[in-house]
Amino acid sequence: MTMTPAAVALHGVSRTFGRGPSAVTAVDDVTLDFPRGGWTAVMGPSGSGKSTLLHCAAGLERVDTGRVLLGSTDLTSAGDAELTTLRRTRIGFVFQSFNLIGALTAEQNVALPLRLAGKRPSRSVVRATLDAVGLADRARHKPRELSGGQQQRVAIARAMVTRPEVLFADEPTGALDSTAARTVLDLLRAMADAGQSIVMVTHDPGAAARADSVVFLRDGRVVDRLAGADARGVADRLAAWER
Ligand SMILES: Nc1ncnc2c1ncn2[C@@H]1O[C@H](COP(=O)(O)OP(=O)(O)OP(=O)(O)O)[C@@H](O)[C@H]1O
Repeated sequence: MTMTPAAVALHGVSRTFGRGPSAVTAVDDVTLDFPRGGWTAVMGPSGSGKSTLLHCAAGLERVDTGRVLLGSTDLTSAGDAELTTLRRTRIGFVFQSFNLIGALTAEQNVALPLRLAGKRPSRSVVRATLDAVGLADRARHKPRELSGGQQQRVAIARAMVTRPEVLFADEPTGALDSTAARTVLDLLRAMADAGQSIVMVTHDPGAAARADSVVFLRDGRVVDRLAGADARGVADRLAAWER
């Protein structure tokens, strides 16, 4: 039997900031699979290492020890140039603060990763990607002319335009009101149902409950994993680990 590799796999990954007595081990010997075609939420108390883990898994941050595999590609042995290409072609990243370029329209923001990859963006591909997030009619709008939820959907379109293997999202609903958050979570759910691998850090049990499974971190270590829980179940488990 051939095993489908995980979308992303971490083997014994550690990342420490600083040295000496003030050193902080943000990620401490983590071994973890993010399944292909699944949506995984990462939760844990503030400072438990969620963002650092996400950055290491996405190749945005180097690890000190251990290995990170994107499919069967070892990110930890990739050189800087190779890693940059990998990030631009095989990984999508969405931030809490959207990080759109204010001077560019929605469609220009979405086209940007293609330009950075040295491709000539096709208008039909860009429009189809905006259409997929429900914003075909906002293509010519600048970010300041869009609501927060719309801006985040443009950011998701920008992350998806290269058809990445994995979409990483760091608190994608953290800056949104509950209605806008629901729109973004509905979009991520539809993407996961269509087979997109997604890894999302969140503080919100309601958001985590929309994922297929939830990984809990504490002090840089994976302490628990939950599948198919509702918001109440996620909140109860989180509270147990925060005690
Ligand atoms: N660049 C850095 N330099 C020094 N320390 C860092 C750096 N990045 C993170 N840390 C430390 O590593 C630990 C984990 O941080 P991280 O941001 O990964 O946690 P988090 O769980 O995402 O937190 P939060 O929920 O508050 O965003 C914290 O103690 C933090 O202060």
